Amino acid sequence: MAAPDGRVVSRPQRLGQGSGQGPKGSGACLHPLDSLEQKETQEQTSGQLVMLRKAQEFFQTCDAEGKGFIARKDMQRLHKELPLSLEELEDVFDALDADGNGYLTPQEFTTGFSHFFFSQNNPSQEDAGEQVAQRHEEKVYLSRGDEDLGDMGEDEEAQFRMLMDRLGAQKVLEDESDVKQLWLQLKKEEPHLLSNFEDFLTRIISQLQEAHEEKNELECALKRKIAAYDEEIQHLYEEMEQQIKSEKEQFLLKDTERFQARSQELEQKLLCKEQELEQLTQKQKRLEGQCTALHHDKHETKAENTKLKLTNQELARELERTSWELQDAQQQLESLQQEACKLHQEKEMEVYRVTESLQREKAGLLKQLDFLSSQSEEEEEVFGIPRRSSLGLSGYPLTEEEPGTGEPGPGGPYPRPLRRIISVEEDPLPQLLDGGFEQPLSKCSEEEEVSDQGVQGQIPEAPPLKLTPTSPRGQPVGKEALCKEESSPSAPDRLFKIVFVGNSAVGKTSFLRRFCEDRFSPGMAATVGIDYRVKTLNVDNSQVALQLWDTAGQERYRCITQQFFRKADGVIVMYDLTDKQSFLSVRRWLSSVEEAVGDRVPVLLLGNKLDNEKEREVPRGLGEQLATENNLIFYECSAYSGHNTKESLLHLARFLKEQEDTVREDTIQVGHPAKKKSCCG
Ligand SMILES: Nc1nc2c(ncn2[C@@H]2O[C@H](COP(=O)(O)OP(=O)(O)OP(=O)(O)O)[C@@H](O)[C@H]2O)c(=O)[nH]1
Ligand SMILES: [Ca+2]
Ligand SMILES: [Mg+2]
Repeated sequence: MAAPDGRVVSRPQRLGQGSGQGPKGSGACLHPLDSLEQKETQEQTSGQLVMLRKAQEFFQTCDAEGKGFIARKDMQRLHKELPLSLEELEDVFDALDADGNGYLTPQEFTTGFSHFFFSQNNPSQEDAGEQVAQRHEEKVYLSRGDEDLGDMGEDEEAQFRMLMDRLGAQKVLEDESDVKQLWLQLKKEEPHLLSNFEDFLTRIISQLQEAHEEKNELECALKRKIAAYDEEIQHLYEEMEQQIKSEKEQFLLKDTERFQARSQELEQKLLCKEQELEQLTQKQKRLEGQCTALHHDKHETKAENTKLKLTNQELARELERTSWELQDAQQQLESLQQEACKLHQEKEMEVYRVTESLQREKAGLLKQLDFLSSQSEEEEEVFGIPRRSSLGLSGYPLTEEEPGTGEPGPGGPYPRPLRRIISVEEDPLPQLLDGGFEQPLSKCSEEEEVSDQGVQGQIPEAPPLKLTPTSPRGQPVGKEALCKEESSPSAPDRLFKIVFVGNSAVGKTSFLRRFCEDRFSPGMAATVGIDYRVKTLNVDNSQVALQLWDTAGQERYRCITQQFFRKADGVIVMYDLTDKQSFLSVRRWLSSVEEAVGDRVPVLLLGNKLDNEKEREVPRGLGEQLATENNLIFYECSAYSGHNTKESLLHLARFLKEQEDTVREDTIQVGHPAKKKSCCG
């Protein structure tokens, strides 16, 4: 507490109950006084107790603010209420302030009063209290120099005390001195007013008492209120604390829950991350494994590549070597082919030589012919073959008609031969090939032979031949017909064998005669067995000899005909366009050809007797269609008029020549097999 002089003073414990304590606080202050009282009980009377109470009351008056001590200022405030000057009050304060610290504690105050009282008086024990108060008051009033009070008699004093007791003024009046002075003054000067004054005092005091009680009641109510308020505050405080506590707990709980959830979540995440990590590790391991494998593979591949490169180099070397060898082989092949070509040509020449030798036999045979002619009549009966034509074999002229006329020759009809076996004709070619041939070509004539000694011209009485009667290709030779060629300037470059087939009487023999001799003989006898002619053509500036094999169309010779297909270079199938049946047979002929040689050889389809348009039974379209279907060369011709005879054979010869050229080229070009060329068109 800040003292007026600025010093800090600790307030006495007993008085520190607060200013709000009021009288209760003052009561507590009595404790030290109690001990004092106990000490003084033996030596002082009950008046002392009164004095102490007075001192206490006076202290409270001075300490209006309830500080628990009295400052010099508090004392000076009494100046208006007490009949003392400021100086006098100062003196009183100094006297009471035993330790001189500038303020008075209740103990100092009371002790001061006691000293003052006991040093001045020695009152009786009965009214000690009143004596103390009175002495004190007297001292105060004495300082004012009031001598009248000192004159007041003991009676008056007793009277006044009785009056005060009666009124109970002690309880309400703090200071009776003024009242006492006034009462004494009235009693002395205006005694008749005394009763009025007393009444007035009575009323005043009773009012004061009432006010006092009321004040006490209010104080009590206030205390109760304060207590209730305190209680309420306490309650509220407790409630608040409880609430805070619960909220705190809740918060903690929530916090814990949140923390737990968070930690669980984090744990979960951690677990996930760990798994991911594990997976990644595994993946990495796997990739590492793959990497290693790939690395290994790479090495292996490298090694293999090196190996392959080496192999490649080796192969390249080998290829080079092989290509060299191949070139060698090709060169060899070429030379071989050239040799083969030479051989072929030689063979061809040989054929002609054979033809020549046969030619030499002619003379002998002619002699035999003369000899045999005498027996012809008999033989006709034995071997005669009926001819479907009106002439038949019997009607067949032994002497040919003159070339180009188509009419019987001037020699008149010979006795009819049973069949034609050999018809030897001379061809200029042998002479060209070998200049040693004696007979001139112009003398060549055709004669009919009447011998029936087999289809291969085997004549029993024939003289032994110098040369073999078979052709160089090992095939039977029937009749050698060397067609008269229009003055061929050089030896043939190549030779092709062509087999002529078709039903009987379609005109095969007539066609060949027309082609070779440019003649037509009506009433030609049916061919027996097989016959052949040779004719050289100029095809694109090269001499091509055609060996034309004329077969018998009659059914009985089919097996012989079949043999000839095998070595044929080309085939001619003929039908008679005035004979439907002959056309229908074409398919059968074609299949025979195919059976023997496949589709290797070109086929020329000829529809003969175009001159006899009136009796046509096979339309041209049918023939064309058949040719297209079977990839054939097709012509309609006439042996009678010579129409298309040469053209058709030239076509075939050209085709054969070109085919052979192609084959040769292909053979030279190794690795490119020859293909069969389409012959039609
Ligand atoms: N109008 C006409 N008649 C022909 C023609 N060609 C042949 N002839 C006649 O038809 C008949 C048969 O002629 P050949 O030449 O013997 O018939 P082929 O096909 O040789 O008969 P085979 O030898 O039995 O197979 C003869 O009477 C010929 O005169 C022709 O172009 N026109
Ligand atoms: Ca003091
Ligand atoms: Mg014939």
